Amino acid sequence: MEAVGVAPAPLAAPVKKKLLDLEKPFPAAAAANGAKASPAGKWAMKKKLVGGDAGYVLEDVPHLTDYLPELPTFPNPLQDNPAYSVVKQYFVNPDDTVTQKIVVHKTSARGTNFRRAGPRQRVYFQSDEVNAAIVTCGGLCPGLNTVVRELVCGLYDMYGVTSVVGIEGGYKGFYSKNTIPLTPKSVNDIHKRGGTVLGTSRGGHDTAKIVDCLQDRGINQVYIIGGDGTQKGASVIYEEVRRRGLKCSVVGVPKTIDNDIAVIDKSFGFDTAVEEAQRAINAAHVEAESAENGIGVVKLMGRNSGFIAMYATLASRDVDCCLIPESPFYLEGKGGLLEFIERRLKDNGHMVIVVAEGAGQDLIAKSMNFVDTQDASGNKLLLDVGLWLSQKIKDHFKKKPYFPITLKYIDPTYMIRAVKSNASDNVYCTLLAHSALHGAMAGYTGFTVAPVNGRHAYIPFYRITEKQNKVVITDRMWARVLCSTNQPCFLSHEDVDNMKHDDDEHHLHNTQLLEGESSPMKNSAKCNGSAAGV
Ligand SMILES: Nc1ncnc2c1ncn2[C@@H]1O[C@H](COP(=O)(O)OP(=O)(O)OP(=O)(O)O)[C@@H](O)[C@H]1O
Ligand SMILES: O=P(O)(O)OC[C@H]1O[C@](O)(CO)[C@@H](O)[C@@H]1O
Ligand SMILES: [Mg+2]
Repeated sequence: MEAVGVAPAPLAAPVKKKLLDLEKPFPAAAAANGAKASPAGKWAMKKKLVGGDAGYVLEDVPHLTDYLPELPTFPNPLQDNPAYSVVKQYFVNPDDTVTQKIVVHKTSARGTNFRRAGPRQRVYFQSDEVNAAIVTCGGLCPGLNTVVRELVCGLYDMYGVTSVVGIEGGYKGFYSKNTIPLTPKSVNDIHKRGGTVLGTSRGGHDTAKIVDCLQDRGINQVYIIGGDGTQKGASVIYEEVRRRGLKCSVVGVPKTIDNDIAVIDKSFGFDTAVEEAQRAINAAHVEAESAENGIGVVKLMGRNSGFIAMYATLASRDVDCCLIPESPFYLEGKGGLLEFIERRLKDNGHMVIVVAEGAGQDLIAKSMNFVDTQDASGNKLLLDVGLWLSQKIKDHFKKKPYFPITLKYIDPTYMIRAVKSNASDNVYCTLLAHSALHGAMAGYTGFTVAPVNGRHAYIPFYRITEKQNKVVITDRMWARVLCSTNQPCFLSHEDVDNMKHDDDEHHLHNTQLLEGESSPMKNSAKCNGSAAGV
């Protein structure tokens, strides 16, 4: 391949360039959660902000040439690939960016943009030079194997890369296990299985040892698939790689069943999990319908964010009450959950309650002697809200022998994330993998790839990790849930006002799954304990 020493094409006119803040350091993500940080210090991720007209800001991602300015480039081998040769404008225009805010007024500033993902005309790696590694970290999620498969096949088929290895068992696998060679043949049908063929783990992030491993093995592209914790880990790996001046692209692929990663449209596996949750809700409904005053309680995943519970509830229409971590509730007294259950049973003879595992944790902690415990990554271990709630309901009705109930508790939590990904998640995972490897081949580094408003983009790590995505209970989506279940919102007007303030902050920074419109809590008639319908 011919080598040409040029830096990536800069943003061209008509966007008026202004370097806003290139040297502003962003606090390093390391050191939290027991992770062992290396002395990245002053190399901590710097924001690369480029200003343009009408309030346009590009939050750019790092590039290998930021610290290795002499790197040569090569023509993208895709241009000789018969499958792609017919594609018109296959290569992404270097000026293309993806806007974070798509609902605008005519006077709105253009706001934050991210670099558009996709193949570039020139690449910074020759095919036979690439030594790629893939690792999966954190909890399971449908689609992990599909992402691994498509990274391997994409690197082989599109870029002629034949050296790809898997790191076994998450971050600690970098320094404690052997690597697994990955070929299109060895990964051919892994997408038909749940879990991850590479294995995964929590904890064990030791930045220096991980980067030593990259250096010793000559790994120059590393694909890190995992949730918010994993992306924080990837960020510090990038910083250390940069500090050592290594030609190694560090790429994050966001994974979380909880859909709690900020900025991105949604995470892969989420649709599959919501679909799988329907089976549990159906079962709970059948059981509840068939008994006198039958109650079905279903616990779903969602540590800090109730997206799975919210979407599973909306999809099912059999749910009478959905409880999520973002929306506090109480049991006893007027407007409480127990009063609502009693009324719904009197009206309908049965009911289904869906509860996200992170809901009501404060209430449970208050009702028992409890010491906070954490997993190996520093995540708080949750108390079993499903069991606790079921017991509270049973205790309540025990005091009313004239009101017999039958309660069935279904806990499918791990079942919804251990399944293989569905068809639409498979396609989504394929696009994510392709966007990731196009970015690495083009020399970008220190980024997470994901769709923002439907377009794949390269997002700097700090934007993904600075806060978690949560259900905004003053949004119309949550109002739809309240409308569909006709449950009380369990909040006072004062609570709502406080939350609206927090949510305004959230809207400045986040894109919601469907729409991010803040509504003036039009259904507040349902608050203060009144369960009036809408
Ligand atoms: N602040 C951090 N700095 C460096 N590494 C971290 C940090 N937080 C977490 N990690 C590492 O990232 C890996 C995964 O983290 P964690 O267990 O929190 O899961 P996750 O990626 O958030 O996925 P999920 O929560 O969706 O299962 C662990 O190996 C952990 O040590
Ligand atoms: O896999 P573990 O360690 O049991 O953790 C379970 C947690 O992982 C998740 O699936 C993803 O963060 C959460 O929904 C759940 O609380
Ligand atoms: Mg997490």
